[in-house]
Amino acid sequence: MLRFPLSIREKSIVCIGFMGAGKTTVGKLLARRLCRDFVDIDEEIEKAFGLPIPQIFSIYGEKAFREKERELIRAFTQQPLLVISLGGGAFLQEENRKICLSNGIVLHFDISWDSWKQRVHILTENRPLLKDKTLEEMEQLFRERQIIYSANHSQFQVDDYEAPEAAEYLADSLKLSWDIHAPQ
Ligand SMILES: Nc1ncnc2c1ncn2[C@@H]1O[C@H](COP(=O)(O)OP(=O)(O)OP(=O)(O)O)[C@@H](O)[C@H]1O
Ligand SMILES: O=C(O)C1=C[C@@H](O)[C@@H](O)[C@H](O)C1
Ligand SMILES: [Mg+2]
Repeated sequence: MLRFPLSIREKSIVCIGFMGAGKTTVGKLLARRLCRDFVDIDEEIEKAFGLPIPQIFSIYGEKAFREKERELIRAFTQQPLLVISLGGGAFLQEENRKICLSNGIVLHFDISWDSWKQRVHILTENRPLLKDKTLEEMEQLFRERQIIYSANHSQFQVDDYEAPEAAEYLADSLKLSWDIHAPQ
């Protein structure tokens, strides 16, 4: 439990968005730029089960995966000064949306369908919800999911940035916004 309200400078940054938008890759670089610890919820779920995500889905099922995801998000978002990257489906659960929006600064990594399509070949192997789907089915999932990511404090269009530039841009924008809203 948080014992007192955190200042905007202390709140953990929570990265959300569709699978493959770059939350893990850019989140890690952003944490380094802000001198913060980085937590990837998918990685924490894998550690908790001792298995990679596709096996967690096939052995225990998506429901068990989502329960662990919720439990870990609840635990990590109690902590200040982290950069936390969520999995692409975490915001399907209302509890996750509420807790992240009230405890953290939620950044939506917004990617266009055209840019996302270029990445599909590197994504299908480790993401059970993409496996065996046609491109049309993936596009349907992509479009259906957009509504859940609209629960954010700020969104960032990732299409035109390589990962290091994206992290630099986000770190600069956050620092500017802290200077405006919470001058030291
Ligand atoms: N800005 C970028 N430009 C080009 N490629 C990128 C960029 N960001 C990430 N990638 C590549 O896209 C792939 C997916 O990135 P990443 O794993 O960070 O996505 P994610 O949003 O964390 O996905 P998930 O929701 O499944 O966890 C990786 O191979 C990564 O190298
Ligand atoms: O979008 C999703 O539902 C998922 C995204 C990944 O990050 C993993 O959390 C898992 O593969 C499910
Ligand atoms: Mg990730």
